[in-house]
Amino acid sequence: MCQCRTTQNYFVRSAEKHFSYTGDDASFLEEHRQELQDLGVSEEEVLKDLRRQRQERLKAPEESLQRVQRIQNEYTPLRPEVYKLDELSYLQDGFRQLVAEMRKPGAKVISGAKERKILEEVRPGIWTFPVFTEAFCDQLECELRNFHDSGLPRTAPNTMNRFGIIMSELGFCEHLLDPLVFEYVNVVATRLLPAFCECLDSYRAFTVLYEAERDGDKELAMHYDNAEVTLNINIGGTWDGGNVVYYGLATSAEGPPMEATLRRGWGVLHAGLELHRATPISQGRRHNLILWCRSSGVRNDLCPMCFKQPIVVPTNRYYHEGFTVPPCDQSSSISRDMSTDDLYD
Ligand SMILES: O=C(O)CCC(=O)C(=O)O
Ligand SMILES: [Fe+2]
Repeated sequence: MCQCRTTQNYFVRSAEKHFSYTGDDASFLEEHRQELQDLGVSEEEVLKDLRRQRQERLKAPEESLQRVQRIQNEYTPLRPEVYKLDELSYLQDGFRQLVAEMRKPGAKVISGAKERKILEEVRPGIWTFPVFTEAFCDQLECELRNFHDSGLPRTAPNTMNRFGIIMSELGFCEHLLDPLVFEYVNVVATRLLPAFCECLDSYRAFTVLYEAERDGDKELAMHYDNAEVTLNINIGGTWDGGNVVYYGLATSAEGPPMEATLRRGWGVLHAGLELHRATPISQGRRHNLILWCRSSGVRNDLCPMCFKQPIVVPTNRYYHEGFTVPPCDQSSSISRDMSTDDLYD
């Protein structure tokens, strides 16, 4: 991972804002005292939150490994078949056609797909298309609910969503998501967003779940993703409000904002650099699968989170961020799993 993961992009809920934090309280306060006062939030509360989050990030790779081991030993899948991609019954015809077409050269492929309504360009750089069948969404939701009800440990998929599941920890990668990303999404992403990705060679997959009732996540603050390209697929729910709004690239945000509403099984593909947020859900639930797709050819030169040459710190396969250059600083290795073979990340 890039060292910036332990120093930047901390989301502090009480301030509704992201901060950088190196573990040095004094210099943090020096920089932000006035801002915190203006926001009307307590310095001590914010620091407490930052210290906790920093510790969590430092321990995260090791804890992920421990969860994986427990899940492997103790969890019995309800729908074992959902862990293996069955192209004909899990992927919509439109998606398989789109990918088949996009393997062919020629500019007409994109306009042809638009005409056949299997591809929509919502705004330049934001595309939607069908991905999963209803049958697959049903099975996946059923399996994820079963895992949730098992009470086995899980963790928040990112700094802002408390609910949802990290797909690699359950074993969804090898036979389901690896082929989906490397054989299908890769074809579409390199064709539709060539300025942002080369070959997709790794990804982080997780679900997000918003629920108006109960203690669910309600919204998601503005951010960009740790990804070259993101595919966000709705896998279930009916809801009001709570859609994702896109604001343009973090490097050159230019309006107007654009809201995307997805049908079940449909995905929206956008650059990771696209600023976006989920507005508050007012009714029902929304359940999405997010694929943060990575392209080492791009990120090895520029970490998408700190916009600098990455300072690569070795970690384990559940926390790598898709870099393939050698570690910059061996001494800062974070909970490295010596038994895995991915030395670089
Ligand atoms: O709410 C959504 O569908 C978007 C989630 C998202 O942007 C993220 O997890 O990075
Ligand atoms: Fe996002």
